[in-house]
Amino acid sequence: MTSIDFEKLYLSVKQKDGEKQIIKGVSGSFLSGELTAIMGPSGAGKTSLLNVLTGYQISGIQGTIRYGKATNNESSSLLSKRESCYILQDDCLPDLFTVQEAMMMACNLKTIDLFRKAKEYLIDDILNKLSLVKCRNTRCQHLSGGQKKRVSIALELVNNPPIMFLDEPTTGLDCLAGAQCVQLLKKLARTGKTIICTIHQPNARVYETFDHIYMMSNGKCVYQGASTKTVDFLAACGFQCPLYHNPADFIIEVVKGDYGDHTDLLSKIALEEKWSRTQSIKPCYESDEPCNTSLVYPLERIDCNKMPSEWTRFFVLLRRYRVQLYRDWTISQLKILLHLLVGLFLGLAYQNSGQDANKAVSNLGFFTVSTVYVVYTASMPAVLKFPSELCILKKEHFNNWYKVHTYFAAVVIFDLPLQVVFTSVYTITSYLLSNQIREWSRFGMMMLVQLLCGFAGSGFGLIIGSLFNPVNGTFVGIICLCCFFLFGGFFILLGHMSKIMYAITNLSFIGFTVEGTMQAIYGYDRPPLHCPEEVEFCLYVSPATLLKDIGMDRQNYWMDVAYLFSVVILFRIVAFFLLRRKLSVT
Ligand SMILES: Nc1ncnc2c1ncn2[C@@H]1O[C@H](COP(=O)(O)OP(=O)(O)OP(=O)(O)O)[C@@H](O)[C@H]1O
Repeated sequence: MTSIDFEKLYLSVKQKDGEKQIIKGVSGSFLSGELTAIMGPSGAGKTSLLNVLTGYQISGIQGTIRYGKATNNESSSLLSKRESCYILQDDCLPDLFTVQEAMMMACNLKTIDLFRKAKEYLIDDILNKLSLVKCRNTRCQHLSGGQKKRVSIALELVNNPPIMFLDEPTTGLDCLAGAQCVQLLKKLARTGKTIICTIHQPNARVYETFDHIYMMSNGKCVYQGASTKTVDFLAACGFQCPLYHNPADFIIEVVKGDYGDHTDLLSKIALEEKWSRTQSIKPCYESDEPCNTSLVYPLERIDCNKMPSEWTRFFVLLRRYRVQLYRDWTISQLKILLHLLVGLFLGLAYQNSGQDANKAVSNLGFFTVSTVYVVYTASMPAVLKFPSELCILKKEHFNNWYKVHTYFAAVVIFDLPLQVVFTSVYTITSYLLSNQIREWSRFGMMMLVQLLCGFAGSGFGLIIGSLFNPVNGTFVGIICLCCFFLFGGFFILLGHMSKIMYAITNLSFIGFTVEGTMQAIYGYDRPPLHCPEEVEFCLYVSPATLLKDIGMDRQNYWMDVAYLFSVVILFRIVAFFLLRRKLSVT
């Protein structure tokens, strides 16, 4: 059984005007089998203490934390991370999945050595215990607030963590749902777990449900002991709780300073032994209390230290994306339809420009617009990818569902076939309608650079998405893409630039894409273009002349491909490290 002890714990953060102390030397112990509430007025330091105990905050801390027998050295932090879970205030659930599916996914990501049937038993058991059986086939997006909170708890229960931290689990719930949630946590605590949650002013019934209260004020502990002893404690400090007054409200009023600032007096008296607990509560299976063994039985077999391999998790995440793809028609069917329509529209706009010598410059415009389109449609969804998943990602990553590289690999691998499909639908349609040259080798070469450009675009989007929120990301992303477009070789011909500006174009992967495309279509000794009879003179009958005039006459198609390939890899490496930095604890 794992309890938590902490001694002389300090937390300071750096500010412009020096250091600010948020937690000021608090000590305490939270025992297994007990439900503990960290309480206090707003700004007292409840969330900060929880962040320190969970390992969500690691900088600026002094003092000792012991999980079970270990201290907060490296091994204990591993112990606490694997053996604990942190349920944040926001319920970040996979909206498109039913409760049953979300539970099965959590099982697949967090438990090992269980056959499918055993996982189903386990899920039944947890859903039963948390009164979620009726909504097991409801999608998470349609659950009520109280159900969402219980599903958040259920998802973390599958690997049986001995320590559970919850940040304000009753916020947003009505009185009844809040009381049920706390009752449920108490039942879970009685199975031998250490459950600690922060809570705002609970009503008298809910307050009494807690075994242990850890009251904070201004970063200090002003009471730690049984909820039932609060009134006596306050009386010993000289504050008589009025009859029929909620003790939780009264103690908050006192520590908030409604009767003067008595923080130091309270924290001194709170140190007296008689207010702290005298004996720990035994788990239900060791005591005479009724115990719902149905939950204890399968869960106790699960060893939270045994995790599936990252490979297994990678495939589970891929499956999750595949299901999301089927269910969200806006990321699959709608996009394919739009790519087809835009391909039709642009193909018709540039009709016959592929073979017509008189329309050769328009054809350069067509390939530039196509490149812009491919980059834009690949990068913008990626800009929103991490921000839209950040809530779930943070929760799952912190609770050790998977490592960042596993998640990132799943995102990248899943994106590849999608990019191929989207780019192909647009490119093939517009290529045929604009009557480009019918040669498989040229078509293949053009497709290759366009695909690499799409991959580079989505990598660029991932970088922007891991640096900025959606609003700023969209703004910054578009500005950067505009700069890339400017140096694409169409808006200003490469030969018309100064040497310095020409050197800068080497930073634009769009420039390399347009160059590679033009090489594929007009290079490699393409025969002369057809000049229509009604036109008096065609300047660009010779494809070589066209390439020379636009400054793309070097036969360096494979150099362009190599460059684009390097950009694809580089952008993804940069995006990975930025995402890892974003998810690292502070
Ligand atoms: N990174 C930070 N930089 C500066 N001050 C901070 C930082 N984090 C927390 N604080 C301050 O520390 C104090 C405690 O914050 P904390 O969020 O722990 O309070 P709380 O008790 O959880 O409040 P609430 O109930 O309103 O959520 C607050 O005054 C807050 O402004």
